[in-house]
Amino acid sequence: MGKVAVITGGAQGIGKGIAERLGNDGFKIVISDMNIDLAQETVKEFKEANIDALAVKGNVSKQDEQFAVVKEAVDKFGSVDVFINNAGIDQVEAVEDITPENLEKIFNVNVFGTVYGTQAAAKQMKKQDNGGKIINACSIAGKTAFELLGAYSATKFAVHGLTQVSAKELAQFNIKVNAYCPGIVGTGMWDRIDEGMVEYKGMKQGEAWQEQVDNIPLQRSQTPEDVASLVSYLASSDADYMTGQAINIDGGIEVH
Ligand SMILES: NC(=O)c1ccc[n+]([C@@H]2O[C@H](COP(=O)([O-])OP(=O)(O)OC[C@H]3O[C@@H](n4cnc5c(N)ncnc54)[C@H](O)[C@@H]3O)[C@@H](O)[C@H]2O)c1
Repeated sequence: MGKVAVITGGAQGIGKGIAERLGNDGFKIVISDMNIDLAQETVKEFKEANIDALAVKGNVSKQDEQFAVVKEAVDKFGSVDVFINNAGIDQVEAVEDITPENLEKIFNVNVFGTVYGTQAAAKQMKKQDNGGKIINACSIAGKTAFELLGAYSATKFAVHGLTQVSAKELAQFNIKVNAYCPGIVGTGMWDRIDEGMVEYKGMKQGEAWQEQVDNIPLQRSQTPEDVASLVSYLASSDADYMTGQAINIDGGIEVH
């Protein structure tokens, strides 16, 4: 049986790019997403391209749903070799304006979701002879905080910390835990961030996005495929001696 990768939030954006790349690398793909209609459309597209894939409805902020996703993956494909805690949400708000509801919502998805995904994946991987790999979506905002992205940055700093502690605790079971830190990627998330910044700063539509892109040393915005190439490496046996790392893939914006 081939190796199996679960990607949360894999219906679109970076997660979809990662799922497609790992599918082409030979993994069987399980896409878990709250948006099941879109996840099913993505799986249909993948199947047409000869990628063996399954869509499962899952809200990452619900612990039982994360365990159910892993069970469905094992029932269908026999194992979970790679689990990608990719699903995440954004919020544009000055620290002084963050509401308790928004704070709870973003921590529920970005932080609690990563904890629950790690728990579900680790439980399964500990039963497997060859362990597994857990890969978390961090961000350049998990290394240096961004103005108006206070709550978001705080969640990504948390994911950075969780990556390190999970790596230390799970190494004894041959489970490696690493993270990818993208920069400015043209997805639905950045459309929403641009919208929020336009509102806060009185900018024109697209101006906040352009301001960020103009500051990228490699002088272009990033694609999901750019991120997927790093994740492909982290998921492969070439990365068997790597754990606990949060790696920037951002065109040179962040250098630590
Ligand atoms: N876009 C960027 O520039 C950028 C940069 C750095 C890090 N990231 C991180 O990469 C990851 C993916 O970002 P993206 O830009 O592709 O986002 P996106 O908004 O384009 O896609 C996110 C996907 O996650 C799903 N999702 C949202 N909440 C969910 C939940 N509770 N349970 C299950 N699925 C859920 C959505 O339905 C969607 O399919 C996120 O963790 C994000 O923080 C993105």
